[in-house]
Amino acid sequence: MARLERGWVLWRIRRWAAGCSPGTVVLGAAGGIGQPLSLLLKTNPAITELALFDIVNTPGVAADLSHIATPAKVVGRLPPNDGLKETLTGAEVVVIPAGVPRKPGLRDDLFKINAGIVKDLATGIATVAPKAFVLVISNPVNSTVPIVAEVFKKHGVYDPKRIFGVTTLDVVRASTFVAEIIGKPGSAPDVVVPVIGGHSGVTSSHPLPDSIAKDTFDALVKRIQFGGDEVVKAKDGAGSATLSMAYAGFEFANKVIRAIKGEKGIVAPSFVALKADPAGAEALTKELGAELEFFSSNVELGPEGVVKIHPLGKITQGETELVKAAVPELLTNIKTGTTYVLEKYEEEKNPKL
Ligand SMILES: NC(=O)C1=CN([C@@H]2O[C@H](COP(=O)(O)OP(=O)(O)OC[C@H]3O[C@@H](n4cnc5c(N)ncnc54)[C@H](O)[C@@H]3O)[C@@H](O)[C@H]2O)C=CC1
Ligand SMILES: O=C([O-])CC(=O)C(=O)O
Repeated sequence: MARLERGWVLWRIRRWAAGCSPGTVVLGAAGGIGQPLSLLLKTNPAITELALFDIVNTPGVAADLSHIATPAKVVGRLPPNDGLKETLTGAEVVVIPAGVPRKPGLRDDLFKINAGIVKDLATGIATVAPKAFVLVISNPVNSTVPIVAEVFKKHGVYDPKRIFGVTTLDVVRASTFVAEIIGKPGSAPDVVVPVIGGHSGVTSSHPLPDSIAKDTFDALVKRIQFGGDEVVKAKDGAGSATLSMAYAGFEFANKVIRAIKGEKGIVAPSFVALKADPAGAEALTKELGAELEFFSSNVELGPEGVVKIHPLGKITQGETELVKAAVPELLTNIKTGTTYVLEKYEEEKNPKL
């Protein structure tokens, strides 16, 4: 083990022995998702350090949360005076809900603004906390995760096991809607419906119970794939899903934290680099019949990140078609993210281009 790596592992062991939890950071903490997500993280007694960063309002959000009598010490920082650097120092789990939400229309519209925000934040993480687990919520997830990966590659600190696209809201929705259909509303946490593919429209496909009739199945698939539209429409120009996303982000972050602390057998769908588990990737690639750099499948989590990427396994004909439909769009989304960063780096090298 290299010296730096050994030092980092020892530092982590010492911190946990002293009762500290993995240092948890929210970037974009003053936003519609960021605030309720930070609140939920503050209620988790396993979290002892919670650092919040945004371009506005984080001192207020942190002061507010700090009055809640749970162990987490909360700090809120803004960009001046190296606020991002200070926030990220010692970070082990970084959740990113920073960025612009969708107005009625297409999710990909967000790309230009959010790509720049995510690239800058990823640069901060790669520089200050290169070993952190990065949980990307900012949309479009299928492109922002490749952006983070490219930035980490550029800084020579890329570890595909530690970068996650948060697709948990699809899982939360799928479980809720299926529980309703099978006549068990309220039992959603027990109804496990993994989401595979990616996050958005046809890129997310969902293995569903065989017992669901074809027409119900089709309507259900559409509702899960385009669940975000339902909320955007109802909010009528006031943004997209925030509260359910905060719940979903909290659920996924907790799984990551439990895995970091050594709990075994934690599995959750997430949009990850297939390089994180070459053996799993080989099986998945065969099933997909296409080479994708990133894909959302069930992922087993461990103290160093991705342990195993699960194959799709036995899926029905209908589900196979959904996966097939997801692949071309995923390829495009991934390329969009990667190309964005590579072009930006080219521009930085040759400012006249
Ligand atoms: N992955 C998923 O399933 C979902 C993703 N989203 C995405 O999450 C993102 C955030 O959504 P909302 O919270 O509703 O938006 P919001 O506008 O309410 O909050 C975003 C926050 O990011 C902050 N921000 C902007 N630039 C920043 C920077 N450079 N550094 C730090 N903070 C910065 C803003 O000041 C704001 O407080 C959007 O991109 C949205 O599309 C939303 C729902 C589901
Ligand atoms: O639809 C959006 O823009 C927000 C989102 O990703 C979702 O709700 O799934």
